[in-house]
Amino acid sequence: MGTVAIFGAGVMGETLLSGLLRSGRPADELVITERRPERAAELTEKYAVRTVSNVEAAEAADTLVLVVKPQDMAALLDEIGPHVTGDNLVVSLAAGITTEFIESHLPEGRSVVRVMPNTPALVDQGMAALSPGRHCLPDQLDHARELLAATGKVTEVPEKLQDAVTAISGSGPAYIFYVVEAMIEAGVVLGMPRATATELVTQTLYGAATMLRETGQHPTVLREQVTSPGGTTAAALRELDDHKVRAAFVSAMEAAAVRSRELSGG
Ligand SMILES: NC(=O)C1=CN([C@@H]2O[C@H](COP(=O)(O)OP(=O)(O)OC[C@H]3O[C@@H](n4cnc5c(N)ncnc54)[C@H](O)[C@@H]3O)[C@@H](O)[C@H]2O)C=CC1
Ligand SMILES: O=C(O)[C@@H]1CCC=N1
Repeated sequence: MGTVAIFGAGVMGETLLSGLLRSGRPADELVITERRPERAAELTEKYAVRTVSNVEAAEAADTLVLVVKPQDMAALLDEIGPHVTGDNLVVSLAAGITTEFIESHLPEGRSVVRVMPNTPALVDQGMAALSPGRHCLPDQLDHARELLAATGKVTEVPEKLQDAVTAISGSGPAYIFYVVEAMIEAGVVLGMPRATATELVTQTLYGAATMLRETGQHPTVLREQVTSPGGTTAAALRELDDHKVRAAFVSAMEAAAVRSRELSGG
């Protein structure tokens, strides 16, 4: 895989960096770039990786992983473009940014892969979906898959589905944390100490997610198993339906996908 350069070491950049190190990649095969000097110093201290300029990183790396915000992508590509060679692979983790956009800011014929990861990669339970650009060869796509597999599951999707992926698994952890916050607050309203409510909700979420993955049962079946006739769950679910929670999720995720599409205009 050669040297991997991570451009932009914020939340997602650090997540990938730490995952690659945990998976056994030597620190001397990694370099990072970071616009904020204090952040660069923090990560150099924590992970013993080299921080270099964007141009130095582009020249040193075989694989260039772009993890800046979508709004910062054009400027970064214009800076590093002249230094990206035909042997390099460019992997972008930015929401909304198309492979076509990236290719148009690089010399003709460069290999690009678009990826949508998520933050559970921090605990090696990430979900990443990748889509190859026009010039990406099969072994380069395998290479990107291997890179992301260091932090969780990887799948391939047609690029036209990447805005939907962003709305589902990219932003998804935030929806789950939001529901968890709400359930903890409700527990406190019911008189439960906050720490106990947090433990109950967290383990319930973990257990439910494990059931989904390990039983392979449809979520409707699993929900019905919990819902005794005339019981507590039916009373609760009726309230959720009355408050249109299901419809709210559809609208929310449509808004995320629309925003993802808008970001490519950046
Ligand atoms: N946070 C998340 O859950 C996810 C984020 N992403 C994508 O990852 C990308 C980064 O997101 P976050 O890490 O959340 O943002 P962030 O703001 O935490 O990190 C971006 C970093 O890039 C640095 N930066 C900006 N321009 C730079 C440049 N020209 N050279 C070097 N460093 C530069 C910033 O100083 C910052 O530290 C975004 O494109 C986002 O769409 C994708 C999936 C999930
Ligand atoms: O909120 C965002 O724009 C990024 C992309 C997916 C998750 N976080």
